[in-house]
Amino acid sequence: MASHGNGASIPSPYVELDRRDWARLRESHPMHLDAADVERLRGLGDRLDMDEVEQVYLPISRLLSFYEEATARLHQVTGDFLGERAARTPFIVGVAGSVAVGKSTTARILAELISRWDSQPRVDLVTTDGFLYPNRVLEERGLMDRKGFPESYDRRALLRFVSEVKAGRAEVRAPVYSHLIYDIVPGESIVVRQPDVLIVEGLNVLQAPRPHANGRAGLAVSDFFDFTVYVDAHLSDIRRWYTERFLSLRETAFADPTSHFHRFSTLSDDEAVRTAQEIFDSINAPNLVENILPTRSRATLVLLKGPDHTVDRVRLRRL
Ligand SMILES: Nc1ncnc2c1ncn2[C@@H]1O[C@H](COP(=O)(O)OP(=O)(O)O)[C@@H](O)[C@H]1O
Ligand SMILES: CC(C)(COP(=O)(O)O)[C@@H](O)C(=O)NCCC(=O)O
Repeated sequence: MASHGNGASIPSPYVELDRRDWARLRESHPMHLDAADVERLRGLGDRLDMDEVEQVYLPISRLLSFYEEATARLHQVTGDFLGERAARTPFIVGVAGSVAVGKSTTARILAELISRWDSQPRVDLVTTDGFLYPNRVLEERGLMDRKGFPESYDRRALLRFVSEVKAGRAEVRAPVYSHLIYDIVPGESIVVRQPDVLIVEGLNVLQAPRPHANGRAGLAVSDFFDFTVYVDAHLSDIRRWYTERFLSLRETAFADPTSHFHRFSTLSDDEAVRTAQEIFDSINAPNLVENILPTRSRATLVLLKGPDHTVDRVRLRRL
């Protein structure tokens, strides 16, 4: 219950379960992944293991399958009401959270589990970094230190992309971002062809629509989502994970001479930690606090991670 100044309290729309109670909700939902799959899907620095897939992600997969069926029925009802033959529309899942919280692993594991449902849906996964403006535009607008902030994205293009996929357009393209060159890859795109399920992963996917100049609210990508997941953790833990990942990247991705961050590959441990903390504190933490965290209360499901990067509590919206 949330308490108000006048003493009255409003009921929370969420129920919160610890991992043990959540794990029971898997019931008989089958496990189709093996240790090699989990290893392949795990992002750098993440701790995902078979136990976590079974205890945390299989119940989510089961719940998502119920949502998918119910959403398809609801869509059919609207079609019947309109006297139309309802065209198929994909079930869209949004995955939000801070930089370095492990959204990509969550999105990848969900995509893999969904694709193994009995109905064998075709699942596509897109990350919103492809909709960042190219560095040339960010430079012109003085936004190079704001990568990941809402204004660093071409939000219209992202909205058009998601709405066209939802509308069942035969082929929809998304641009591609590369961490290696730290920019949009010129001429490259990914093509989405009428998937049954689309997962959209990114920092700001739960953002509410912005009001137009005339005061009328517009649309946001979140208006097209059927289910949303927010991956949550304490800021101090995320900061540590970001720093640890930066240290690992120094020996891998940054070692590549074509990497935008190549200059960081020769930093000492102390210098690398300081650099990572500076980037985190000046860009990623303010973005988390000002823009991302305020969208958490819009999620259908919140995964709460402990200091060791594993999910230890789950909050599900039931109202
Ligand atoms: N500078 C970088 N070079 C190469 N890969 C990176 C870099 N920064 C992040 N990544 C990778 O990009 C992916 C997305 O990272 P991020 O946006 O921080 O989201 P999250 O950690 O929540 O999945 C991760 O798999 C991460 O390992
Ligand atoms: C590319 C990102 C903005 C994340 O994009 P997303 O796919 O979540 O839209 C982020 O990973 C990033 O690189 N931020 C810039 C600051 C930094 O280098 O950490």
